[in-house]
Amino acid sequence: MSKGTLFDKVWDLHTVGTLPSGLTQLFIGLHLIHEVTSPQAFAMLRERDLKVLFPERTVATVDHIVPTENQARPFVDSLAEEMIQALEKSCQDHKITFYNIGSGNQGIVHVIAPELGLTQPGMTIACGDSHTSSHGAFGAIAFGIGTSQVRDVLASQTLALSKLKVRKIEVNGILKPGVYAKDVILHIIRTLGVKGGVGYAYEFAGTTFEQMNMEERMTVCNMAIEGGARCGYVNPDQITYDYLKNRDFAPKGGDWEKAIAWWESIRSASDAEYDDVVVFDAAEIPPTVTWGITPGQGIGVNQKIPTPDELLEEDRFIAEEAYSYMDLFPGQPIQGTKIDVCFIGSCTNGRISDLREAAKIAKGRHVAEGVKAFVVPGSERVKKEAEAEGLDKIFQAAGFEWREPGCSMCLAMNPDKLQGRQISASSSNRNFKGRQGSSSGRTLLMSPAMVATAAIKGEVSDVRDLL
Ligand SMILES: CC(C)[C@H](C(=O)O)[C@@H](O)C(=O)O
Ligand code: SF4
Repeated sequence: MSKGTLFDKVWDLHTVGTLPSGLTQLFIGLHLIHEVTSPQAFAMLRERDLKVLFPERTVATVDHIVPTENQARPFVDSLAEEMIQALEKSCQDHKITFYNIGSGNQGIVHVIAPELGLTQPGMTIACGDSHTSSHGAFGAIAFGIGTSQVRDVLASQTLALSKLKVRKIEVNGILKPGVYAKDVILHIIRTLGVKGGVGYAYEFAGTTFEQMNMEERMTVCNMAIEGGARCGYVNPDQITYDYLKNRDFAPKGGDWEKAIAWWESIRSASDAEYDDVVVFDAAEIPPTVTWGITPGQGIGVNQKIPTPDELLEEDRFIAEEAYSYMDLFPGQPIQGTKIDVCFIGSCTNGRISDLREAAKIAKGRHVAEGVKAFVVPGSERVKKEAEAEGLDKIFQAAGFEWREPGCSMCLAMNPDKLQGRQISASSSNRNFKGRQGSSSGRTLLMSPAMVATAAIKGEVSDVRDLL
């Protein structure tokens, strides 16, 4: 059993007690909600005539269903309109802060909470969304939960959970040019597998993560869940505190110094014990692209799609399914694969630093003939900041569309969808069959700079050629 890790400390500090089932009742400091997984939870509260116990600990926004072009109300899609109205009403009824469209603070839930300074070290955070692991970048223990657990948190501010094991994933050294945080996490998942993290919290440690800025750390923690881990985190440090200072909900005045002292105390001890330790060398991580139908089916951009005999026995079955669905063949180079749609956005890579990296590639160049390329900022704040820097102009001059914030084509619960067999280069986190809106659409995951490169070249290409 792990001992002395941030996970152990935060877990113990938030433990209310042990339930008869043997599960831990864990206090949840911050509950984030969005329009998809909350309506049923609120309905369950109403059925039992329960209140929201701590409305001030719940914060809402709308992201999945939001159209990124025409946001006029009522929405063209009546189901989307119904969902946003349900959330508006529930928040009003229960006095929950709701960052609605046009508030200046709306966006993908995992983008806005850190921006607002809601996400802080040492917190327990829950949200009815699998990518809640993103908040671990701040040294929080953040869980994605299901609708019935959303109900539990609304009603009791606690969750019934069993404790996780802790795996330290150490990456050391400096990333090569053209290699980004996205490549690091795709490389980790490719190596440890999409189920490798089941039963674990992932602690991301080592000099590579220590040098990353907060947005890069969020990209890594965001995809911990795609590696099977229930949550992922980085120990808080000066980079964390510098990011948080003066944000809307960050502690102020004398509370700030107190908070830092507490945040320092919950860092994993230097002699902490882990259930497992895995070590990577940053210099060995290439720009990475997925070729298949799980985020673990990744290869270096200069590599060939693996043949079954190059794979572990347990990975062969899903590889066969992937060759056939993707219409890509074992032994074929991934570079040169023609692309129809390029999507830059999502809670993985829709932040300002992601847009800056993509804009560096797009600047002075043009999207290839026949390619549809679009950029969707992760939040209203990201959009505003990008426009103040002129990134929108750079993208538009290069032939990219510039959209309103939302989840967009990450999962296409809105008008942004692939058509038919279209193949996309996407900065999002899931390449599952049909994920981007067409039941036969295909997705290649990569960093935003690699997506921009694919847009310019019209095919999967090495970002290092355009740096
Ligand atoms: C709609 C929501 C419940 C879902 C999730 O849990 O992750 C979505 O955000 C996703 O990325 O697939
Ligand atoms: S951007 Fe994608 S992964 Fe993130 S919350 Fe939205 S749908 Fe889920």
